[in-house]
Amino acid sequence: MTKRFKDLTAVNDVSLDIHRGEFIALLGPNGAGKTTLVEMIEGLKKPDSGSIRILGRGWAKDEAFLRTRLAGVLQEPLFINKLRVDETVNLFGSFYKLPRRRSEEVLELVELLGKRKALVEELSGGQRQRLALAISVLNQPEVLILDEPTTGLDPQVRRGTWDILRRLNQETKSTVILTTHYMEEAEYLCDRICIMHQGRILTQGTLAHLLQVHEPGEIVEYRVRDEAACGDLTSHDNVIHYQYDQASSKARILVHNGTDFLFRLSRFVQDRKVDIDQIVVRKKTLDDLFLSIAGRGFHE
Ligand SMILES: Nc1ncnc2c1ncn2[C@@H]1O[C@H](COP(=O)(O)OP(=O)(O)OP(=O)(O)O)[C@@H](O)[C@H]1O
Repeated sequence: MTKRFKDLTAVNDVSLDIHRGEFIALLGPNGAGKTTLVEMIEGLKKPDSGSIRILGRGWAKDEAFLRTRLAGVLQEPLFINKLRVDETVNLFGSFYKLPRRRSEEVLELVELLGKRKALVEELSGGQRQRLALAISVLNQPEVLILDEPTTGLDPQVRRGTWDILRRLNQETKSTVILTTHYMEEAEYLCDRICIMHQGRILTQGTLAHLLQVHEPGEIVEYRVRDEAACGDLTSHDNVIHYQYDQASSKARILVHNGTDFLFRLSRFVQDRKVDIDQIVVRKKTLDDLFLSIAGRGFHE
């Protein structure tokens, strides 16, 4: 699918298959095109070219069918502030003619049963998000779309929401499509990760697959004031990629084998009396992956 806004191509020739029951992340920095893509999947925006099939149906002919099977949670859910939590869920439940029991079930699922008599305006940001989640799963949708469900939540509340989302996916067996800029969120929750950038899917797969396929190796980082003093240290078979940031005086080196590099580094430091500190050897993260394929850091 492709979607343009005047001369800006928000989603650029994206093709994606999502399997039943899969928990998939669309991960990308601000403006990558994630929301535009999920809004086309949700039938809220029409692609300029391309088409979408969900459960074998399309929006043009089968909107009524799809509306009952697909649910979405918006980035900033809107509620009637003067209604109580249980009244809000019951109201939405009445649209689907669901029994009150179902409202209790979903409130329990999102751990809001204790707040059922609170006014919606009394809820915290995280609790509002969980209320939106409860409403979205009321009718047991086969496809659930979550657009940045934890943006703006503090890390502890975010983790709590992750556990609820995980349980929800396991219990309901629904397909979940989640957009996020949090790498840890995609790592923690999702079976598959699609990394989006400038309207395109740069790469996709399980985390392990992505990290293995795109330049396997480890990262060595250290601080060195005089980069020139490091000379030939980085021109070795073991080194895949070398980067130096003047502002922080930090070298970041992608190597095949971190331990081997450390041996060379320590010998080098002793022989040449180069002043190096803050040495770290670590496994690659999604951010390193994004850096190597998009040519910049995720949060730059
Ligand atoms: N209605 C619109 N009119 C014009 N431009 C738009 C519109 N909606 C989105 N865009 C532009 O399309 C691009 C993709 O936006 P989109 O919201 O899909 O990205 P995103 O990955 O969801 O970003 P974020 O993480 O910030 O929500 C951006 O450059 C955005 O400014």
